[in-house]
Order: sequence, then structure tokens, then C-alpha cells
Amino acid sequence: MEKSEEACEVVMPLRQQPLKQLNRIAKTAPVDVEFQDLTYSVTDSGVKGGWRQLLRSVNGKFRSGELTAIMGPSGAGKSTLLNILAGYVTAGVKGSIKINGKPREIKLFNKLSSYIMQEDLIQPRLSVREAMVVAANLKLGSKCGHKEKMAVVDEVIHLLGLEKCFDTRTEYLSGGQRRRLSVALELVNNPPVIFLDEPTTGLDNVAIKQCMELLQKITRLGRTVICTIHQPPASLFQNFDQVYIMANGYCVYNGSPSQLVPFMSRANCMCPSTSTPADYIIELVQSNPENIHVLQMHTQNGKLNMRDTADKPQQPHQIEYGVCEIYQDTTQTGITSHDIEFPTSFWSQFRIILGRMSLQLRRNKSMLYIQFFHHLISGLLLGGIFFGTGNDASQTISVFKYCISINVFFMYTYVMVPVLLFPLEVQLLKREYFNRWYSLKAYFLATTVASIPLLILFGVMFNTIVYVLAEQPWELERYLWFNLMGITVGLCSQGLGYSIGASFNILSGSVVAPHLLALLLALAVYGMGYRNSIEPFMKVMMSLSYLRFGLVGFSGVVFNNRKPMECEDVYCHYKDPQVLMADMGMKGTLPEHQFYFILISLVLFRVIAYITLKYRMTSELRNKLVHYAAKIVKKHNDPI
Ligand SMILES: Nc1ncnc2c1ncn2[C@@H]1O[C@H](COP(=O)(O)OP(=O)(O)OP(=O)(O)O)[C@@H](O)[C@H]1O
Repeated sequence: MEKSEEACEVVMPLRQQPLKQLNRIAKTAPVDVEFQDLTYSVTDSGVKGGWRQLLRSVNGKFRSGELTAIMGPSGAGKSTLLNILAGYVTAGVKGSIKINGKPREIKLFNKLSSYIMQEDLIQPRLSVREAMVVAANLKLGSKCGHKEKMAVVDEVIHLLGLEKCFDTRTEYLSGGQRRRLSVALELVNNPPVIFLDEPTTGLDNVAIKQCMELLQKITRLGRTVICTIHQPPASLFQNFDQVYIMANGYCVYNGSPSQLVPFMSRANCMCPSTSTPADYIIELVQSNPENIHVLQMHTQNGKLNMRDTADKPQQPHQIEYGVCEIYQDTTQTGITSHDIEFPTSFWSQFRIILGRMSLQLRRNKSMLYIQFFHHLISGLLLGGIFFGTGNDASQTISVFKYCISINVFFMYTYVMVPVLLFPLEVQLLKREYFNRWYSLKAYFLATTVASIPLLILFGVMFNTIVYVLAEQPWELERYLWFNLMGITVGLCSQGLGYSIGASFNILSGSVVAPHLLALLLALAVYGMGYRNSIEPFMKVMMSLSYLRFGLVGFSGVVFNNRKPMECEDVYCHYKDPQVLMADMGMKGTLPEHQFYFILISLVLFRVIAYITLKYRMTSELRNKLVHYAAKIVKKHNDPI
């Protein structure tokens, strides 16, 4: 940090220098994005026919080395067009999208482009430097050495004016700094195409100006920069190389900002000298739908491009790269799976993500304290309630309730944490996964592994407290099995929590989870006390509840292979705990078997969570399923 500040003082600030590092890592040719007759509809029960057209046969071409703004009033279809061009939405789209004149290969295109979403989704509890280093490690791969990566990080940080907050934690950044960091994170691998959804929203005028300057700088690297913008300040309108104005799913202007006034004159919509052209055209299309029709006819729905010069040739000095590896890939027919791989290997991705998660976990002090005290206090309370019952024959039923309570503790604790926290994590994952930082498998494995040490640490602490306070037998094997049961029930519950957290938002998840847990708990204790008279159907149902295995497992650990308990009364019915095991329908059960069944549930829940995540992340798959489902429903509803 000090070093970079020193350097800034004595030499020309880096942001004024040519961007050597970024230029050096750019191995891709410039990319032009062209679209023709792009139409997109969604199901909407509120409109006639059940379908709503969001894009209506729009056309256009966004060139490399140019900063293009997609503008228009709210609801015009700007974000929809951006999502489609970026490949975020694919199903239900008609028309063609070409990359350098060739049909777009979505997976290869994702490798060429970065999408910066409207919400600044940035990993918390990392400094700007750490967040950038993680991005560089994941996005630049092993072909680039550590020194080169750091040089790129330095250059991007200075380019975006983030040097002052190099060591600031991301959660303490201002709105403008967060926005710049979102751009910086995606810029480290210098992608040829950058999409930005509303990059100026929520920024003040100075920040908007800085943001525009930044986008222009990136454009000068030969990048294709496409952003949506609601209504730019008049002073900045002319800074765009191309503007694409939309209204009600149509294109009403496509061309250079300077050509907008002559264009409106030709369409008999003279712009008064008191209005700025950008504001005026938006007012026009908002005030009267007929104007949309007139303007879209004049621009042939985007086919005509009103450029200052008919077709600006690429400025050779801007593009300094000779080798066009990825471009060649995109135009080759024999695409190998290697072409669409991630920049780093699976294990490197896993290692980097795990490192980041561990650091974030360590820094989340309040969460650590809460978990520590939750386990400690719960352990003391539960141990206090069942104090000294472990070998008391008059309390055998209490010991069984003790097993239920421990099971319930592990269940609620480890289900509810991911239910409440994972939906936020999914939002962050969305940005990084869509921009191809890493594979979902590497992320999911890292998430699973990162949570294990704390679960073991706190789980063993809780178990030891309740074991000692309840005065369970001092036998190492029994104590180890007791811990193993608790930890597997905890891990299994965590898997269930991930499945719920990956499927629902926080609100829905916190309603669904307790209902589901109540059901699993009811199945776990169903028929206890009725010996073996449980109906076969209910036996099958009970086998669906991992809590049943947990309960039987804990009971087996506590009651199996022990001498008769001490009885101080005249008669103790459950002096031999096996009598209770028989009454509860658990006689002859071995904790090992219960442990295996819990393991199966554990794997099952993780697989469900992974598939759900994959479904949520892969917009293509999700959109296709929704699209086909809607088509089937429509078919059935249509009168023959
Ligand atoms: N999945 C959907 N189902 C139904 N309508 C949708 C869907 N997605 C978008 N829309 C509608 O399509 C229209 C265009 O949406 P879009 O988000 O592209 O607008 P926009 O121009 O980006 O607006 P803003 O500037 O307010 O963000 C809006 O009227 C929106 O309500």
C-alpha cells in the first residue's frame, strides 16, 4: 500500500499511463456484437393471449472500441436486451445474435464477456486488495505468474481510482467505490466485451462523470462496452460513441449522439433548443405511443445506424494484440471441451475459494461468538436439565428424552443457519459463476469443506458438556460414537439447510424449514412405545426421516452394551436399558447402521442442494424449463 502511494507521488499517476499490463494479457481480438430481428416474449397472465412481447424484432450492431449506451424510459426493454445479448437469458429468444459475423456460441461467448449486474454483489469481509487478488487468481489462471497478476491488480486498481481504499474492507466502501470495484473485479482478465446494467444508478454527478471516464478508458483498450442507462446527464450524452434508444420493446434511435437531432428533424419531431435531445426523445416516446411507431419506422427498428462516419474503421493503434486465440476458437467449427473450460483447474479453484471462505469465516467474529455461546449455553442448559441422569435407573426415560433433545439441537442449529444465510450467498455466487470465475462443483465442495471444522469444534464442545453433565459412562468408544452421531446429524441437517437455502429466499425458507423439520421430527418419534406394532407403510415413511436414524443411533450409543443401571428405588422397570429399547421398538439396532443411513441422507441432501443451485445458476436450463412448461400450459388452455 505504502509502496503504491509513494509511486503515485513521484511519477505521473498510473491511471494516466498506458495500460501495459491489461494490454499484455489481452489475447483476444476485438468483438463486434450484432443482432437481427431479436424478439423476446414472456408469459403474462395479465395480458391478452397470455404472452407479453418485451422485444419486438429489434436490430443493431455494437462495435469494439466503442462505448454504447442502451437508453430509454423505464420499462422500455433495456435490461431485457442487455440480458439477452450477454447470454443471461436465452430461452424464448427469437432472431439472430452474431459475434464478429458468426452465430454466437453461448459458452464461448461467456468466456469472452463479463456482465456487471445492477446490484453491486461483492464478497464481504475482504479488503479491496484481497478481493482483487482472488479475482486475478481465478480469472488469470496458472499461465500468468504471481508477479504478473499483482501487476494487473495494481494497474486495474489505479485505473479505477481505488488505490486509496486498497486495504479497506468491501463492506465499508461507498456506493461509487463499490460500483468501481464491481467493474475492477471483472476487468482483471480484460474481457473483450463488457456489459453493464445501469452503472450510474445511485451515483452523484461527480461519480457518474468518473464512471463515464472509466468506461471510455476501457473502450480505448479496444473493448466493446455496452451499458444500459436510464437517462444520462446532458453533459455526458455526447461522450458515448453510440446510443441505442428503446421504447416499448422497439428501437427508436440507433447511432451517434450527434446525429440524434438531425434524425429527429427528418422524422418531423424537431427538438426544441430549450431541451436536450436525449431528454426530448424520451419525453416524445413517453407522451404518445404513435411517436414510437414513427421513430422506429425511421430507424427501421435499429437496422439503420446514424453514424458520424458511415462505418468507422477499427483504429489500429488501439488494438495492440496480434494473437487472436479465443477469436479463432469462436470461429472454428471443431470446438473442443477444453475451449470452454475455466481459466484455472478444478483443484486450484477449490483451493482459492476455500481460502477465501476460511478468511471470511475467521473475520466474521460476531458469527463465531454467537455460535460459540449458542453451543456453550445450550450445552449447559441441556446438561443441567438432565444432570446426573446417565446411570440412574429411575431416569431411563429421561435419558431417552435427552437423546431426543440432542438430536433436535443439532437439527435446528444446523438447518437454520444455511436457511438464513445461504440465499445471500447464492446472489454473490450468481455474479461470479455467470462470469465464469469457477465451476459450481468447485464452489460447492469448498462450501461443504469450509463449514466442517467449526461444526466439529462446536459440536464436540456441546456434546462433551452434555455428556459430562448427564454423567454418561466414562468409556472412550461410547464418547467417540456420541460425538460422531452428533456431527453426522449436524452435517446432514446442514445439507438439508443448503437444499432449502438454495431453493427459497430467506422469507420462504424460514417458513418452509420449521414445517419440514416438524414433519421429520414427528416421523422420528412416531410409534415409540408401541414396540414393533408400527404399520409397514409408516415404517417406510419413518425411514425418510434422518432424525429417526439419529434418535435410534443416539439411543443405541447411550443404552447398548451396558451393565444394569443403578436403582435406588424399590423397583426400577428400566433398570436394564434394553427393556426400554425394546419398548421403543429399537431393540437390536446398532449405531453403526444408523450412522450409515444418516450418511446416505447426508449425501442425498448435498446432491439435492447442488442440483438446485445448478438449476438456479444455469439460466439457460431454468428459462428453457419455464418456457416449455408455459407452452404446454398454453396448449392445454387454447380452445381447439
Ligand atoms: N419475466 C417477466 N415477466 C413479465 N414482464 C417482464 C418480465 N421481465 C421484464 N418484464 C417487463 O418488461 C418490460 C421491460 O423490462 P426491462 O427490465 O427490460 O425494462 P428497463 O427498460 O430496463 O427498465 P428500467 O429502466 O426501469 O430498469 C417491463 O415493463 C417489465 O415489467
